[in-house]
Amino acid sequence: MFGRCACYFTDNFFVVGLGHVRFDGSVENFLRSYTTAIIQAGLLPDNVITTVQRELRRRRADAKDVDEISDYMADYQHLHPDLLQLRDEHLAAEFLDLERDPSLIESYRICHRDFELFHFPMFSLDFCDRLSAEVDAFCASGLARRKPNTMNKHGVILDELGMEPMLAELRRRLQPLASRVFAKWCADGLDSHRVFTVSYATAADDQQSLDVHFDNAEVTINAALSEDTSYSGGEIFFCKLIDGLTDPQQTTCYPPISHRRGWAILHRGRQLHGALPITSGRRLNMIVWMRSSKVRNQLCPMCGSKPKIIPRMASWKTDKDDESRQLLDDSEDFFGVQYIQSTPRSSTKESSVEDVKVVEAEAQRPRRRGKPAVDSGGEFIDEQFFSALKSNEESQSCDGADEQVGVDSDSPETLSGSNERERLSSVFEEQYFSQLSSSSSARPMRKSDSISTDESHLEVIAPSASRSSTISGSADRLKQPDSGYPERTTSRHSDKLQYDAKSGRYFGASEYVEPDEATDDVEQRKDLDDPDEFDEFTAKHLEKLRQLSARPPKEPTRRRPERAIDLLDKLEKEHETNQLRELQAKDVDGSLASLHAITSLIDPVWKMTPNELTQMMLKRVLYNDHDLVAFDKPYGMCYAGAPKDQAQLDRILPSLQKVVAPQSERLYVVKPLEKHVTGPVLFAKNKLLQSELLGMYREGRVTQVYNCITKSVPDPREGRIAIPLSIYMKNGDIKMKPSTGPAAALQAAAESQGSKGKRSESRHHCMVNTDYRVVRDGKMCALVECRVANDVTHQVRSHFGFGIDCPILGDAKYTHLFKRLPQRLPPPVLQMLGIRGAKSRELPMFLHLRRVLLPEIADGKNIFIEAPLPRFFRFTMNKLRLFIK
Ligand SMILES: O=C(O)CCC(=O)C(=O)O
Ligand SMILES: [Fe+2]
Repeated sequence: MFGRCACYFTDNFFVVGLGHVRFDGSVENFLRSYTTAIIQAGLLPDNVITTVQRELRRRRADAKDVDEISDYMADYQHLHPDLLQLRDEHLAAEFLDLERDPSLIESYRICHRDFELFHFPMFSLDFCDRLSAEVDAFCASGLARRKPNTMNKHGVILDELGMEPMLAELRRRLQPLASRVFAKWCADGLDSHRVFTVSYATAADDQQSLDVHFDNAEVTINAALSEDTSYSGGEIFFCKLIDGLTDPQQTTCYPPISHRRGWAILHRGRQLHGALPITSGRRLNMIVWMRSSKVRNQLCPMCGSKPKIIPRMASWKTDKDDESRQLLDDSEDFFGVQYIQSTPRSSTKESSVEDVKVVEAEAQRPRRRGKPAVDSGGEFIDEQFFSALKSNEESQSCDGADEQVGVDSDSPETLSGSNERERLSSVFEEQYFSQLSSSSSARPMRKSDSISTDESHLEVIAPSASRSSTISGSADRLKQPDSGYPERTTSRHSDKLQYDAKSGRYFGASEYVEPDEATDDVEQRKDLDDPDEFDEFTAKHLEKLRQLSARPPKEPTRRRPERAIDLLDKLEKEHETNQLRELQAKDVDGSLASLHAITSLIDPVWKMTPNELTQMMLKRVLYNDHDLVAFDKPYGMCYAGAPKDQAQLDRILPSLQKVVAPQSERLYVVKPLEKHVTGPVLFAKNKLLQSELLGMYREGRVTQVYNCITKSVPDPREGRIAIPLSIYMKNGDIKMKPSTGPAAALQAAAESQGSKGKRSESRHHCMVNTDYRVVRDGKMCALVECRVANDVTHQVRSHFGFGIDCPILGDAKYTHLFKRLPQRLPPPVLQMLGIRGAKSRELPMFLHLRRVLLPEIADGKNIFIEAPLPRFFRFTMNKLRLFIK
């Protein structure tokens, strides 16, 4: 029987771009804690509050949804009813061998000490097909379903498909394997689960990737259901563990792992991980979170405290004081929650009479009490244990929120969450790792460590390290667990929105407002169960905040501020006018005009309507034959994942396909390019060709030749950069850094700061080569030709910038290893370009995919595709005297 920690209603609300935040029910407190972070993330406070409140309502309404779902399920006709029971033919033959001899799991270990990962065959291919089809049929039925967690947009909770008994059996069969490799985390039994699917695809509405997070599970199984060749991208990657096992300075990520159909990856729930963006097709995986009540009864993994257990479906009655939240004693209010004696059905350890826990009776309605509950252990319900439970808190079990927790943003909650995690770590440390930490070189996380991020990767820093005062302030405030109230300070921030049209984001002015200007009459927080009342309450407080942040209060009778979208339009127009004025008034040295001469040669794709973009792309077809289409991608156009108002090729693909491939069902992407790289993007007109071509890319059989302008002349002028690269990621933003050589040494030195010079021992690499030669050099810069076979993300950029210290012109990201500072150009270069130093940050990046050679595909012939250098590129080459005559 499983309860839920009270933090489910206050903690770990996931907001895209911001990370996980805490919401104690008070909008006022929330805004005080997070306004700065929200604005820094380029979001609008109103929208964030709406998201968080929607999620809170979802969590509160959980029971009702379950009720509806259980009703609907009665109508659902299973496509493959045989899936409702686990049979040997559902499992891979190798898995059956593993069951016979769990020690064989060692042969599937793909780990280093810091990455305890196992990748092994688990399901039969037929099972993968059938389950995928069942999930699709269920989604297509339009029946109600719940989201598996806040980070997962399109998944299905498989218990809701009536698969609970099958999944409980699966969990039991996985237990010996999991116990063998993660004994401490499941030795006392993995007694509950959460099993769901994750689905990624490339359309705007689809989920395309998954941020770095840890799971609400002791042990996770991630099994691939889709055909490997039916999609590209979407690899899973792993970063450090976030408890006492690893050296907290260990920031390296394991190189991304491609999933294999029917194969599963077994990992610790607390091993940070995420999924890279998918670039074509659709990927469906089954995620099995397995939990041990013994482990989590010590500490709730989601809030890092001793769990305050409440029944899963309990209604809340709250009053002003957060602490006085009470469970209702009226059994009717324990909606769907009952108390049981575990598992009379089976003779496993779970059936022990002492194991009295709160039941997770998700599909149980009050009027159906007495029937067997659909709970995670296949147990029966028996209400008489209710009172036993209340008096026996120790025997309750907490399964926390059904959430993942990410540490991928600098949001205050991430920091405050990390404070909680420090506590969590130290308790884990004490309880489980005392021998380990003394016997191994791994240093358990210290109390002074907190998890944060720099611009490219996760790292652990001391809280005293210089961070934005507002953020750490918020974190401190959140450390007060009881009131959730910030201390009243003598001055406080008022964040005024300003809009930076270049980055397309809002930022805050962070002005201090004297206390008497601030709201002193703020109402004490209330917990409001009624959503309408809640909204009214929110609106009132938002209005107050708006009044506060009006600068200066010149118009006391000022009307309610415009909607965000109107404000955005207005600010954009103002910005354009200002820009023009600036250009005319301030262009004393002709710098702006020179820069404009370059940037005006770039097609303004970000301003174009989808129709205009389609027309433009139709003029840029480089190749259309043999079921292959190549377009010349312009600068600034993303393939996928662009904000709604920016150019994204993927969105106009259906209209392009109607013209270039009317006979085909759709275009299948083969080779996309990054937003700031120009050149051929390739599509196949059928799946077969797509998988053939993707196979050729994987095997390094496609030759690709890039042209770039480098900031200085590479030394030597010709050679092979064979430096392995490691991936670092934050908020879905990737940075590749060398794993060997001087840049890697610098990285290691930075990582070891604060850890008494100890450096990370583990290094995992992507082995990639870039062959290059200087085609032409001018006074300082060079035009370089590079040849790559594998083309790992950012390979050329990282190899030039960090590998041989010769960054690509305009590539600030790969100029400085740790920070994103503007590129400094030497005076002769600035002179040739006719710009001042400060303007160099506005230069575009000069990297162009010039040629692609696909060997022996069209009736055994080679296909050669060439894209001319873009106009802005040629113009700049000319200015830098790099033109090839
Ligand atoms: O998509 C994947 O491979 C990872 C999914 C995952 O980590 C999760 O849903 O918890
Ligand atoms: Fe996960």
